[in-house]
Amino acid sequence: MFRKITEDVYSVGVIDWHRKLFDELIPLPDGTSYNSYFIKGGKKNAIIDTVEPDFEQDFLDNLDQVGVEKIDYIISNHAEQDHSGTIPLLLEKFPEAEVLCSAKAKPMLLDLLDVEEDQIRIVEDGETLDLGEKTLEFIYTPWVHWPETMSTYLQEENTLFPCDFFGSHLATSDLYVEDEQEVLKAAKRYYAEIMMPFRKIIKKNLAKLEDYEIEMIAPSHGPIYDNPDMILDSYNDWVSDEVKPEVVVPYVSMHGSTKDLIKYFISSLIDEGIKVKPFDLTDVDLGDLAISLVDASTVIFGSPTVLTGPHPSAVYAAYLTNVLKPKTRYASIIGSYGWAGRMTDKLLDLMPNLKVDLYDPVVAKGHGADEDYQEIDRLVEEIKNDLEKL
Ligand SMILES: Cc1cc2nc3c(=O)[nH]c(=O)nc-3n(C[C@H](O)[C@H](O)[C@H](O)COP(=O)(O)O)c2cc1C
Repeated sequence: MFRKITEDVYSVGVIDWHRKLFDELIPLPDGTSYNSYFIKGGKKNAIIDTVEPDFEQDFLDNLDQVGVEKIDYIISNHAEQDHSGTIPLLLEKFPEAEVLCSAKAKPMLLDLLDVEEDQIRIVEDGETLDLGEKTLEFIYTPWVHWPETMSTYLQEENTLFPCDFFGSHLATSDLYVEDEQEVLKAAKRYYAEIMMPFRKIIKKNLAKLEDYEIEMIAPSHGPIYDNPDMILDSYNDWVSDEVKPEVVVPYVSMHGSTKDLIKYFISSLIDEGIKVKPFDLTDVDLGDLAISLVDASTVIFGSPTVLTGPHPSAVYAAYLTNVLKPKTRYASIIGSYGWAGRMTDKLLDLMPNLKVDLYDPVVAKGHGADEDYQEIDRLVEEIKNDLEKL
């Protein structure tokens, strides 16, 4: 199966409808796709990115259906195997092809794939490639989400092929974005899980792309943006330093004490008109938690004390929050203990990346006394005061 995008530009990738997990970690509620693009120039042909090797036969069939007889260049925007993994097979089928990639990608491709050094040529930032009536320009866009990433720009058609940048894990038969809300949710999930840790450098990449007229963005996961403003505006919003007045509450409770404290906290926030997003960590889609961290001003963890520290589910959520580096400004902890422990210190030690103002935690002995509930009132008041300043 292939789809024609414009004259001599084809989508030749595959749709992975039923994949459930990416990186053996990230839930994929909507499957994904591995997009690849074939560009037929007047003199030379190029293919931009390949597909997950499990789908290599489908990919070769797609190229056959397009009638591809010659590939001169295989452009590898990103060395990760879901895009580069089928390069060795393509080189077998088209031995005359040359792999083009960024300076940092070349050693990575040599480490990750069964390819030879002389099959790969480094292209520089800003370098152009004349295919005959079609000119490709390579734009280094590092850290989306590996150090070597670049984007390829088809000058005559103002089309950007940015690989993972702007992508979404979304299996759909729509070649172009049709349901904007559906795609934005998937793209935000993708940003949260994959791109957010590199927010500051992504901001620079977005600024660099402002020099280009972009009429279409064709990423390597999810549908093509034929109205790119939608995703560019969203990315600019997500990477901005602005936060939204929202309180994210990842919590876990074994016997209900922390849960009761959290319930009181949540209803007090609602009484104050503050938006709150609770996540029960025993049954959480960590992607949903990650999405909520993209904009939220505040995160309050809830955990009992277990073997002197936080509950392991809270440890996992805190570790993940730390590595995702959200722009959250305020944080604290609500919890419970039986006799002694260092739950709050140990949980906070897991999150050195968070540049937050910390409210005094509220940790009750057992199910909590009146004073503990008054402490929650104090916490809600502090949150309210800070959110009013935003
Ligand atoms: C497996 C297990 C280990 C615990 N370890 C500690 C501990 O090291 N220190 C402590 O003060 N309490 C410990 N507790 C007691 C709990 O922290 C206490 O019962 C707390 O109120 C539970 O909160 P929850 O109802 O929100 O789960 C432990 C409880 C369990 C079940």
